[in-house]
Amino acid sequence: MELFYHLLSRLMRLAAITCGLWILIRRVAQASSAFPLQSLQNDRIAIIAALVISLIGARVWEYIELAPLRKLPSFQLLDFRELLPITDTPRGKQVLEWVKKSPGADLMDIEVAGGFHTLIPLSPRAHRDIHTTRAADFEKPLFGRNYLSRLLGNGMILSEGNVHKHQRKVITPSFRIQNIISLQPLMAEKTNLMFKGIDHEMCENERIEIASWGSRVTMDIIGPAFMSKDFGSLKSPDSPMEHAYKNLVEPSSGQSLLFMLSLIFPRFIVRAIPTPTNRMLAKNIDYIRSACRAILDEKLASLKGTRPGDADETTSDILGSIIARGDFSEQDLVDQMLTFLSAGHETTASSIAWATHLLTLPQYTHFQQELRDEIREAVKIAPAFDPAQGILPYSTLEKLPLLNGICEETLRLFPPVTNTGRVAIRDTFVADTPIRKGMMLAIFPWATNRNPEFWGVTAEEMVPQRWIDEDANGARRLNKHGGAASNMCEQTFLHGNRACIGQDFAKAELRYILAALFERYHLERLEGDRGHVVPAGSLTIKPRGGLYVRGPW
Ligand code: HEM
Repeated sequence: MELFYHLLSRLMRLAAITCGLWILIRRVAQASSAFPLQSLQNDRIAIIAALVISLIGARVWEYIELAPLRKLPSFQLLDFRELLPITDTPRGKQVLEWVKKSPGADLMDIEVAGGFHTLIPLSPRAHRDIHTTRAADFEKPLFGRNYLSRLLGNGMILSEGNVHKHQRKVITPSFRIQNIISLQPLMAEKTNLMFKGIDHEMCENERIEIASWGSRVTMDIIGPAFMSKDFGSLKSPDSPMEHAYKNLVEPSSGQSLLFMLSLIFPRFIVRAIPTPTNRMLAKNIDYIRSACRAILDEKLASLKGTRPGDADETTSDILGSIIARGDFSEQDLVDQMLTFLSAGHETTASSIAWATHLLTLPQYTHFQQELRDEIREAVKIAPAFDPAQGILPYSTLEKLPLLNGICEETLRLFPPVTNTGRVAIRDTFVADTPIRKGMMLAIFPWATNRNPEFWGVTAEEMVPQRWIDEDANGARRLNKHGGAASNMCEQTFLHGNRACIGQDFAKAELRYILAALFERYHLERLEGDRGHVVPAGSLTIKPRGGLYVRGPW
């Protein structure tokens, strides 16, 4: 919609000024008999003259308005799809090339079709302004929210202002580390169930498709964790919920087209267009919504009598805590359920696939054995713990250097959310550059996370060691910066009050599943697979066509 309003307002401004000038020119021409003013008494010539003057005026105005941006490195974006969230190439790949040509810059100016300018933050200073210092001056663009609300629900990811503040306050306690630790037995149970399925598939087909296993295991973890509902995805790849999400996240030209139309038309028009994609989206979203509604009804019935404040004592899942702690309407709760189901499973599933991709590339396979050794060594000396809690306790897993180094590198190199956007809601500044109200900003974790200025010559390589410090006695300890100068050099989860609320959950889940997976299996690419993958997806990226791997087990 922003693009539409931008073009419409330019057009209307041009028309209004042209009309005004035309009237003025006619008056002046009528009052004068001198050449060349006399010829302007002809209406057609007067209109052309008015149009030419207003076009020149508009150009001059734009020149003045965009003056602060002229000092920025500037590029023309010819392929508009680079800004869309539905991807068949990693969003940010082109931007990364431009980033490499703009060392030291805070911001980059991208001119898209029709003179529409979008700024891309590059430096930690610019990111800090957008995410923390001046975060209140930015919102998510309306067209993106309109489109995504269909897939993600009108939940926390898309809310703004005080509504968002309230939701964040109510939901944050559910993501405390203590609560995440208590989910480890669930992660262990579901990972073991996944192994049964993997063993079976391997026996039958001599290969497995790891991206879909990642999707199924994370779905069966977020379901019980968020709403005490086991969707049974691991038992059946055709479980209705798994099936519905599989359809939704499949990238297609139909989805890209609808997204582009939502730049221009209001959402009720876009949703009413009778395309096969619209019908597919409606059918699957209706299914997910009605399933969530039924779960909510059950939940509300079981919580009758719970007093606000009793949440953690009386409820066993995040939804119950939110109901007891907040004052959400039932409609809001269904939207939050949709948001957490989408955000809470496809993202981590994507990371499981990308970690496997990296660890099965010939140059990195040695990390598999080193990881296995690290885990087996830790099992020998781990403090006594209940094996039902999982392969190792949370407190041990979170400190294992190589395991965490691999997770961090996977999240850095393949951020599941490759791009997102913001729009300035008032005149403001980013890294001292004046930003006019309405200016669009595009954030590309893919490009920031691979910027050689921050990560050195090995920026695009997997180097788990950058997250590990070694002291004089050879003791290895994790660091939190990966050798970069600022935490803003990585944008996988963003930062500040709009950072991913589930990042500790996601990291714990990824850590657990990878530790268990690579302790148990040695995975290899199929014969003839040279490791070339195309990152693709709707909202998050996964290897297009899946990632097939095989034993030896
Ligand atoms: C590897 C896994 C994950 C990645 C890379 C990731 C990434 C992100 C990113 C980049 C955002 C900000 C989007 C924006 O503002 O444009 C975000 C927001 C969010 N994520 Fe995640 N996410 C992951 C896992 C999860 C999980 C497991 C959950 C829930 C269990 C979750 C729930 C959310 C929510 C609710 C928000 C909105 C936060 C807000 O606006 O206040 N995410 N995530």
